[in-house]
Order: sequence, then C-alpha cells, then structure tokens
Amino acid sequence: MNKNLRHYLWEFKGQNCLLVIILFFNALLITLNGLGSANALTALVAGKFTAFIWWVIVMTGSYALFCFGLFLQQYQYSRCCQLMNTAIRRDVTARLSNTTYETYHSQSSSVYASWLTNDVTTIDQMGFYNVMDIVTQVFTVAFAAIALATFHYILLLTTLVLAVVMYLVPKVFTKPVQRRSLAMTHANERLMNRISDVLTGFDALNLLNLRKLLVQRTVAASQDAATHINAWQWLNGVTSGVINGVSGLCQNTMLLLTGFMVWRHLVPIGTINASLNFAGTIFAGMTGIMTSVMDMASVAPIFEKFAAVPVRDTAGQVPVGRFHTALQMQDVTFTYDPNSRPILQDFSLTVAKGQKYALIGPSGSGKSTVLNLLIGNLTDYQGILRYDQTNYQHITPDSLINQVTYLDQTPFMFNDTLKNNLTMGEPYSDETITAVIQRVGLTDLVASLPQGLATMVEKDGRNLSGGQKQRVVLARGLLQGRQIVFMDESTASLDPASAQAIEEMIVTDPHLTVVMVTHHLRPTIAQQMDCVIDSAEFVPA
Ligand SMILES: Nc1ncnc2c1ncn2[C@@H]1O[C@H](COP(=O)(O)OP(=O)(O)OP(=O)(O)O)[C@@H](O)[C@H]1O
Repeated sequence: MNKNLRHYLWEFKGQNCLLVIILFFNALLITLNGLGSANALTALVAGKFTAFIWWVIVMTGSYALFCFGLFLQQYQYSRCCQLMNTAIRRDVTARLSNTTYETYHSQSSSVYASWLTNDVTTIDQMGFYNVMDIVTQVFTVAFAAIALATFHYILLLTTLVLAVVMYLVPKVFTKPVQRRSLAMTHANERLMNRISDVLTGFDALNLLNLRKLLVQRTVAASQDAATHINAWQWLNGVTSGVINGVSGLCQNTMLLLTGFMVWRHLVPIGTINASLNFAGTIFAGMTGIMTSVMDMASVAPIFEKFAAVPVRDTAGQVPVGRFHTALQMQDVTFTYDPNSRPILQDFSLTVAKGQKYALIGPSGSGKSTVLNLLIGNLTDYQGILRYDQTNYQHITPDSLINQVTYLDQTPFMFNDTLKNNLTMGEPYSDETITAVIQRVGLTDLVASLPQGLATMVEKDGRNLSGGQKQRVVLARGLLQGRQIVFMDESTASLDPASAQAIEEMIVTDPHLTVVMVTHHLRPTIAQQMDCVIDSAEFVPA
C-alpha cells in the first residue's frame, strides 16, 4: 500500500480500527448467511423440515444484522475519510506555506486549488475507499474460504489456486494506470486554471464585448480534461473487463468441480449452494481486491506531486528584530531567466532608516524586482543583501517580511469586519487601534459607519474606496510595528487627490522608511524624497 495512505490511516488509527471492527462483523454475518443457505438446502433434501426452518431463521437474522452493519460502516467510513482528507489538505497547505516565494509562484493558485479539491477527492475515492474495500474483501474471502473448507478441503485448495491466477493477471495494468492517472490530474489542474482565468476575466471580456469567450474557453478546457479522463477510464474499463472475465471462468470451474463431487457423493447436495455462494464470494472478493489495488495505484503520483514542492531550508537562519540602521544591496545581479540579459547588474543601494526613496523608470525595467529582492521574496541573486548588517541568507524569511508593509495597486481585503481587517485577529487594545486609525487617516471613515469597526468589509473590499483600502493595509502593518513601507505603484489607480493625500501621509511620517516605485512622481512628493533612483542605474550602460 502507498506509504502516504498508510501514514494517514495511522494518524487516525482509533477511528480506522473502529471501521475495521465493523467490517469484520459484517463479513462474518454475510458468511453466516451463506452457510445458512447451504445447510437449509441440505436439510430440505434430507427431509429435515424443522432444521430447514432454523437455518432460514439464522439466514434472516444474520442478514438483518448485516444491513444494520452496512449503515454503521457507511457512517464510520465517511467520518474517517473526512478526517484524513482534512489532514491531507492541512499537510499540502503547510508545505505550500513553507515553500519559497519563487516556487509558490511557479504555478497558478488554481493549480493548488485543484490539488486541494480534485486531487484530494481522487485520493479519497481511489485510495481510502479502496483500502476499506480491500479490508472488507479480505475478511469476506477469508471467512468464505473457511466455510468452504468445512465442506471439503479440495474445494478450498482449488479456490486458492484459482485465486493466485486472479492475482497475477491484472498486474499487467498497474504501470499504464499510474501514467494515465497522472495525466488526468494534470488535466484537472489545467481545467481549473483555465476556468478560473476566464471567470476572473469576466469584466475584461465584458468591456471587450467578448463574453462568448467565457463559453468557448470553458468548453475547450473541458474537452481537454475530458480526453484525459476518458483515456484513463478506457484503461479502467479494459482492466475491469479482464478481471471480471477471469473471475467468471474461475467460478464456472468451481461449479464443475462441485457438481462432480456431489455426483460422486463426496459432498452433500447443499455444497452446490455453498460452492456457488462462497467460491463466487471468493472470486468476486479477489476481483474486488485486484481492482482496488489497481485503483490505489492512481494515488501514488498525486502524493509524489505534493511531495515535490520543495520546503524552504531555514537551517542556520535566525530571526531579525526591529529595524535599526539600513537595508543594503551590494553589487546585486539578478535575472529571472539565465538566458536573457540581467534585470540588475552589480547594483548597489542603501535604504537608511527613516529615509524616503523613489524608484522611477520605464515599465518593465525592474523596479518591482528591486522591492521583491529587498523583501526577500527573490533569493536566487548574486551579490549581498543586508538587513542591519546581517546577510539575508542568515535571516529567516518570515522575520524579514514582518518588518515591511507592502502596498500595491490591489490591496487585499478579507470578507470580515473592518476591525479584523486591521488587526488580523490579534488582540490590540482599543487605544492602540484608535491611534493607528488616526495616524493613517481613517478616523472619519470609521465615525461615518453606523457599525463603526464592526462593519463588514464586502468581498474584495467593494464597500471601501481604493484609497481607504490602502490606508487599511498600511494600518495593518503599523499595528504590527512595521516601520518599512514599500509602495509598488500603490496609488496608480487612485484619483489624483487621494493619491497625493496617501503618498504625503506616508512620506511625511518621520518614523517610516519608504521605498516608492512610481511612474508619476508628483513634485510635492519628490521634494520629500531623500533620494530618487532611476532604473537606468540598475544595469551599467
Ligand atoms: N516572475 C517573473 N518571471 C519572469 N520574468 C519576470 C517576472 N517578474 C517580472 N519579470 C520580468 O522582469 C522585468 C522587470 O519586471 P518588473 O516588474 O520588476 O518591472 P517594473 O519596472 O516594476 O515594471 P512596471 O513599472 O511595469 O511595474 C520585466 O521584463 C518582466 O517581464
């Protein structure tokens, strides 16, 4: 069994053991029912009518209990699966949250959404469900074999030989099933990606009068996914057909053998019932086990894909405390693509505490890249970056990010109260919150809201203006004691008055260290700047 499946089964061993106990009793009850049927027939043929009635009662009772057991099994199975699904989602997101910025952004978020939905569902249906199915079948097959042996050992021996045949035949299909299953999970990722892309772009399509692309692209993406899903199901169908065919042959062999033994008076007439019933159970069980083993093979590539996300290596790194002196870039060279020319070459910059810097220059010249290097998101550079004299390579990334408020054009608002959007659930005193609200100029807004800080911020912050959202994000950072502010064209989409007000508020605050990326450096703001750096300096002429 896949070691990851084992891991999750073991994590919830208590709940899973309870499920196994239920499965054990269900298998026992269904075997008792089969024994009742064989003995009832033998008793009837022997003219023992009372014994016949008793065996029918045994059959009815065991079947009724079996039905109740099925209910328990279903419910307990769902509980176990939901626990394990949640644990998988927990571990996948923990891995994603602990990977580097570059790795995380190497795929779109809808790919990750597909991992956490489609892939977890596949693991559930192809992995956990089949483990339960195998346990059920193992119990059922074992009890049926014991019951069959009570009639004649030859019957059991023949069954075992045929069972080995059934075990070997489907092995041929394991590798192709795994390959197609992996292709299918990638197809699901693409589907999610494309659908989310086109749905998110609704406004753009609307303005272009191209709403029809919503349908066209969804259908094209769906057809791509369908091709891979059908290829996988095609192979599943072939596998299933072969397994069932072999199973049918084995059952008829058993019927022939038992008929012969009854004819030679080696076993009683009821054995025909027992043989058909138990051999059928054994072969169906073996078929089920084989199919489940094949299906389970599908989950291995999914877990491998999850495990391929590299985790940040923070060995030897220490957290940094509050900002004291400067951020430094010394002779930094950086490129996204080793085959194209560098964005920065031997570029040096010192961002001193409390000072204000503007980065200006044409679009695509690397201004945002500088911010991403300074915040520690990009790690694959040459040269040295320092935070208060400590090399970035010796600093835990989280502690560096803790010092910086990053303002971009699309400040993210959570669909929560205004207060929680400011505090992010941390317990700040009312005085602290009020002081920060005043510092970022949100006092009037809060006073004007009937529910004040308890007002719900709508999805994407629809009930706040662009400027108000910028102020909320700044206030978040200030509450957390962040004294460095990176502004990446953050006011570009605001009206001139709001943009000016926000920029002025930030650049005139003596406690803040500011690096502002901008295309439009307003004269009044430029006056407040300690240094204006043109992106032409990033790469020597
Ligand atoms: N993640 C990335 N992978 C590959 N190339 C990238 C990536 N991010 C940016 N680039 C490229 O690097 C160059 C610099 O981009 P960057 O965003 O830093 O420029 P910018 O000066 O901030 O541009 P703008 O003013 O338009 O925001 C651009 O050519 C861009 O296409």
